[in-house]
Amino acid sequence: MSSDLRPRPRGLRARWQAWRLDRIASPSFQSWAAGHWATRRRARREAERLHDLVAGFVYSQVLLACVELDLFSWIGPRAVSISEIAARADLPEGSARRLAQAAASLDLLRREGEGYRLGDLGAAVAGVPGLGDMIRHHALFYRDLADPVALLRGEAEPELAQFWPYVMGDAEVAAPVAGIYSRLMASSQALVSEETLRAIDLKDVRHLMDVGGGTGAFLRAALAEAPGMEATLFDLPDVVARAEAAPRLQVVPGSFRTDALPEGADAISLVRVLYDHDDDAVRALLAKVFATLPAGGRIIISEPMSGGARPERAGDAYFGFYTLAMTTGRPRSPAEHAAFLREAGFADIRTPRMGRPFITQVVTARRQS
Ligand SMILES: C[S@@+](CC[C@H](N)C(=O)[O-])C[C@H]1O[C@@H](n2cnc3c(N)ncnc32)[C@H](O)[C@@H]1O
Repeated sequence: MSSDLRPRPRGLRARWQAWRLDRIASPSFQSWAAGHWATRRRARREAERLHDLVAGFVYSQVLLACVELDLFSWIGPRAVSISEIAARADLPEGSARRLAQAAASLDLLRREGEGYRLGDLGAAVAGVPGLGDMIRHHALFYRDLADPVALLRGEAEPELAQFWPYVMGDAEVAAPVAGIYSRLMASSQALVSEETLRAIDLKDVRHLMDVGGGTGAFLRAALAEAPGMEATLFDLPDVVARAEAAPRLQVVPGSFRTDALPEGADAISLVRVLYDHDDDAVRALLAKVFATLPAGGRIIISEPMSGGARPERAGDAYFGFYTLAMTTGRPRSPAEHAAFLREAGFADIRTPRMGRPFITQVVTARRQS
């Protein structure tokens, strides 16, 4: 936007910001800052940050190629040659070198002499449960993001919405793809469960019900932590059909939209559920949870959240656009969750400090009477 079109800044703070932003946008200032000893380190850092933002989509596709070609499962600490990479990945040698160089620039591989070994980030990708599936399913999301403006205007028909069958609310669509998304949900849930269980204390919980609990990965982890506890898994019939049986775990198929929630739990968790739904559905679900819990019962919400007044990449950029492509839901900040909880009648609202907030954040509350 031309600076002539901008409203004139009023007040000292706004004028200072306007002056500062004009300097940053000025090619002659950029060139001066890049050369001056006092500013060049910062100027370089900022230029790299901008370049990474511009080129980030390419880096993600380099990662996807590595995952699709399964490089991180067989390239280990010993360097392998380009001809070996080319043969195992079924690529021409030139392409294998191009990919290996790109991956090495991103610390996915590490170049050693003429060969390549696993890099630190490549090792981490191989070690994070479910990350491979997550990266693979991004192929769809990537296509949906090709025209972000059309997506924002609601003029696109995003594929991601088809991937999550419950979004379409169509049992015919649900059955064939339910297996793929349940696997992705279950594997990615290991990290979410770990973070959630670190943030909450289940000592005083007798019976935990996980609503929209997928195939039960969170409950199995919770049961392992709380040996005396009972648990109920509640999710759509196609989804819970894939849940593995476990001691102290009962499985109840149903829809939280149309069915009553099973009775008997003194704590109810909603893990990565609310951000899939619009505000009316969230209000209705929280009201059902409130009505189902006994006095003193606890609700546990765990999902990626918006940064609110301090926007965050994971919550606001990634999940903001992810839910946009799903055509439903949005990430909410802990303060927004708290407001919905208060509206539903909950009190004693807590937001524990999280170790890795980009994986999940937690808000808990109690029904007091
Ligand atoms: C994003 S997944 C999260 C699954 C699991 N809690 C996790 O974190 O891996 C959302 C879950 O909500 C379930 N869900 C969506 N609509 C539902 C409904 N109307 N009734 C019950 N479950 C529903 C989906 O089937 C899905 O398992």
